[in-house]
Amino acid sequence: MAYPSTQDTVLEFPILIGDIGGTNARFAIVVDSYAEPREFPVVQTADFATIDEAIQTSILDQTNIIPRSAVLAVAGPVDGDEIDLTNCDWVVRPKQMMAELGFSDVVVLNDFEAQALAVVALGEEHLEKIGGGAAETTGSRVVLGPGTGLGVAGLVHARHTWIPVPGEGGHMDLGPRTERDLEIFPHVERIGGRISAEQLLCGRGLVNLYRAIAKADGKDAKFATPAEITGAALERRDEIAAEALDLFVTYLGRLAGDLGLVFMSRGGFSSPEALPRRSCPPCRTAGSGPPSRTRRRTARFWPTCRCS
Ligand SMILES: Nc1ncnc2c1ncn2[C@@H]1O[C@H](COP(=O)(O)OP(=O)(O)OP(=O)(O)O)[C@@H](O)[C@H]1O
Repeated sequence: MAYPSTQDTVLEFPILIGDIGGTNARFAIVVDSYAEPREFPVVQTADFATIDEAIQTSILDQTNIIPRSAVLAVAGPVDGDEIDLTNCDWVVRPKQMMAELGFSDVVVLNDFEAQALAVVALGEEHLEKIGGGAAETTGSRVVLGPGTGLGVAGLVHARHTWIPVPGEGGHMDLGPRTERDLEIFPHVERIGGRISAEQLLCGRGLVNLYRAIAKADGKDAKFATPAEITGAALERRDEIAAEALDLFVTYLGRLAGDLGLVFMSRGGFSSPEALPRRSCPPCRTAGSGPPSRTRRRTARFWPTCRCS
């Protein structure tokens, strides 16, 4: 890929950073490597025909800071010069962005590849130990997160650096385990004859699950949105919603456990000394990065870089 313009060039500040999901796009501008990012209000992807229009209207027209570069974490496989988002109509065209929005560089990476890199930078205050044993400092890790879809990525340590492993783990099959699951699963909507994890573990998935429980019990499903279901469940106003939310977190835990086995994820809770607390700002350190194709997209963000 032709971006950034040359592999070992430092990204120029200010940098526009973006997390582009199927429903929401979140942007911020980082003016230098020490400043807190300046965040902008969340953009609904449905409100703009293109990502370029959203950036122009919601960011560039709202500030006198002129970003010179952009780093965009997008919900979809990153390949080629036209990057389609999985759950919305936007297409990211980095070269066009550079030509029309004035960026000298645009770096695009998968959103969960970015999440995977970010977990190395989490401070102890953000970690909760839920199992026994001690963490292995360079043990593998897995991140997963339900949103519009279900994102999954791994993080492995090799050759003295962290290597993110993006994938489509949200589409793994998820099957019934308990007697209750066996009652509910026949009523879960399938796609192509399958119930993938994403059919249950995302906003739309919570609604699917809620409807399947209602059908299994021969009751009416009165809620239509994920927010209504979680609201009713948390306030224990509705039994079906409460069970849907309970099963949602159970299935999420099951999937996390299975993915932990796939990656042998023993990285877990780490001591603050064991790993850097902050991910690296853009820097020149690329020497210990991962194989070239991945590095081209993410080299500037290796948490193990020694630039600071
Ligand atoms: N209160 C809520 N309870 C449950 N789900 C909710 C709630 N509010 C919003 N959602 C759902 O969360 C999803 C959006 O989440 P998020 O903002 O993380 O997504 P995104 O970043 O656009 O998605 P992705 O990165 O998966 O493409 C939508 O499916 C929405 O319906």
